[in-house]
Amino acid sequence: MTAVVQARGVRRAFGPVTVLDGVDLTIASGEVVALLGGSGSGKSTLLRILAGLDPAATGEFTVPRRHAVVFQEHRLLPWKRVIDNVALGVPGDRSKCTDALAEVGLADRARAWPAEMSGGQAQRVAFARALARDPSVLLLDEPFGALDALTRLRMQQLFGRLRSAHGFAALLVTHDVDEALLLADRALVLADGRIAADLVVPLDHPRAPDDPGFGELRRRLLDLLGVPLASFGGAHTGT
Ligand SMILES: Nc1ncnc2c1ncn2[C@@H]1O[C@H](COP(=O)(O)OP(=O)(O)OP(=O)(O)O)[C@@H](O)[C@H]1O
Repeated sequence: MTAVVQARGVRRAFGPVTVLDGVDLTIASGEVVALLGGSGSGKSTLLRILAGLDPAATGEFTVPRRHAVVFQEHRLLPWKRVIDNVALGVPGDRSKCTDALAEVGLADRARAWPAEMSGGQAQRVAFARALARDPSVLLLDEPFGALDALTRLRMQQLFGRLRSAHGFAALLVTHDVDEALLLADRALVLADGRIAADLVVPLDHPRAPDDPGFGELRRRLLDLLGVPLASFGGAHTGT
């Protein structure tokens, strides 16, 4: 196994509050790893550290230079056309940008302005900007979290296609258990500042929530997150 991302003993405190308390993490080449955990458990903090956006963190970590980050918000520059936003990742390589836009289904919108795009289209542009860098690893912070349910499903399917076409590795921060099980090879749970669980998702691609084994994995992952499925509804006492 060739590791593309490796972290050992990553720590980060904000004032007196320790958010990450010795995180160890390895992502193999081409592997998609989902990162889940309660709100405030430090998922975004860890992703920002790996992306090199938080110089105050301590510990050891290596992430290839050829990485790209996609956030929940598209973060497109409103004064640049779509194609010029994509080109931000690879200045001077126009054909890579055109190819990346075509791959996300937006070849005909190259000259549009970000304000003319829907939320889903803008997020596609953000993915095109990442893809144009030909990344060996994508760092994704809830990239589908702000989208409506149908658009999210389409984007998840797009991600699956891009992944098989490019073979990049990814760290996918998500709150969505099904999303983790649909897209990832492993699901990590961050709790108390550490990786508290590491669940392998041994399902073939393409996946669907009604695949055999999916329900059991969902149950296990929810258990690991401290939200057992049985807590929905509960026994009706009739009183
Ligand atoms: N710049 C900062 N200054 C102070 N505290 C911070 C800062 N960034 C994050 N935190 C704190 O660190 C903790 C972890 O935040 P983080 O955003 O990493 O959690 P998360 O798991 O991504 O949460 P969510 O799922 O709600 O997005 C929170 O308690 C947050 O308030």
